[in-house]
Order: sequence, then structure tokens, then C-alpha cells
Amino acid sequence: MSTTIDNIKQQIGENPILIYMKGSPQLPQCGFSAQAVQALMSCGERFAFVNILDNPDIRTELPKYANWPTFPQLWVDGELVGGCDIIVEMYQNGELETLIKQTAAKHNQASSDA
Ligand SMILES: N[C@@H](CCC(=O)N[C@@H](CS)C(=O)NCC(=O)O)C(=O)O
Ligand code: FES
Repeated sequence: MSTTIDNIKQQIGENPILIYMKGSPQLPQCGFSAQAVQALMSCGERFAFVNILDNPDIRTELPKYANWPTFPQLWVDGELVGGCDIIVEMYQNGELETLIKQTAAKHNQASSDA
């Protein structure tokens, strides 16, 4: 039987750009998730999302695993980048787009080499 933590690890391992949020990118259910996903979408690359309102176990377990108490959470290349404040700040200073574009390019390269 796979545990919630196994599930989380698999999601983080398989998706180089992944946001845990409340609601969906098209219909965020909280202003923090809305701001964060808007910044992420502005970077123009594909990303995965998990709606934690549909996944109460992940909502409970991920903050402990991540050592980060709140949502949204942006994970890039298996590492926690941060929540809304950090994402918006990185978007405003250009770091988010650089990180997202580099990550997308790296993984597109990896899959075309495979
Ligand atoms: N300052 C936080 C704002 C996010 C936040 O406070 N999220 C709260 C309200 S949406 C949260 O996730 N609480 C835990 C929960 O709802 O499970 C950030 O930068 O991400
Ligand atoms: S759901 Fe109330 S602040 Fe995010």
C-alpha cells in the first residue's frame, strides 16, 4: 500500500515544476494560490499542479514533509522553492522566469535525449 508520503515523493520526483495549491490554475480557491500560479503561468512553461483541497491527506502530510506550514508550495527539480511571498518576489526580480525556463529546458533536453 502506498502511503501519502510515498505519493508526495513520487509527485515531486516526477514533475520538475510542480505547484501544490488551493484550487486549479484556471480556478484558484485562495488569493495566495491565485497570485502564485499567476506568476508561474507568466513564465510560459508547462507545469504540474496538485489541488490540495481535493487531497486532504496531502494537505495534512506535505507541510510536515516539506517543513513549510502553508500553501501554495512551488517545487522545482525536487526542491521546495517557497510559497506565495517568495514566488511573487522572485517573479518581480526576474529570478522565477530564469529558474523556470532553465528547468524546462533541462528536462526537455533530457527527454529528447532519451
Ligand atoms: N505567506 C504565505 C501565505 C500562504 C498562507 O498563509 N496559506 C495559508 C492560508 S491559504 C495556508 O495554507 N494554511 C494551511 C492550510 O490551509 O492548510 C506564503 O507566502 O505562501
Ligand atoms: S484559503 Fe483562506 S487565506 Fe487561503
